[in-house]
Amino acid sequence: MAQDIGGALALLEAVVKERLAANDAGASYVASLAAKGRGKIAQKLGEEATETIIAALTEDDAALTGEAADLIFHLTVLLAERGIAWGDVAAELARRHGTSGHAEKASRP
Ligand SMILES: N=c1c2ncn([C@@H]3O[C@H](COP(=O)(O)OP(=O)(O)OP(=O)(O)O)[C@@H](O)[C@H]3O)c2ncn1[C@@H]1O[C@H](COP(=O)(O)O)[C@@H](O)[C@H]1O
Repeated sequence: MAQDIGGALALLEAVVKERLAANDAGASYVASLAAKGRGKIAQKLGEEATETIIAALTEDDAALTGEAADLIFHLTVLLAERGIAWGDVAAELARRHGTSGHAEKASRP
């Protein structure tokens, strides 16, 4: 059943931040990934993006949904490790709301 995306992201972000603060790599995948460094988190995000693309082009809806969740999870870890909140991303999306991508591109210097 579909869930509220804002609530799901807020809950995931809170757990990820807690895992980063606890820094227990043995007990937590998030902590173990962070211990490998920002480059490894970014690499995982890239892998999940590629897997999402492949699923979109060749796999069924359930597979694409799973890959999308993996992608968002790893983006959440990367943002949290950088100290950026989903609320910051939401604010940027809200700032852009109502401005056509065509109009924005045409206004660039
Ligand atoms: N949503 C997720 C989530 N999605 C995917 N993953 C893990 O992400 C990892 C990467 O997936 P892969 O298939 O690429 O794994 P892999 O082939 O072993 O990859 P490598 O790391 O070896 O390169 C797997 O271990 C998945 O289980 C997740 N791990 C955790 N969460 C959330 O994060 C919370 C905290 O998790 P812990 O830090 O483990 O407590 C959990 O309660 C969940 O809510």
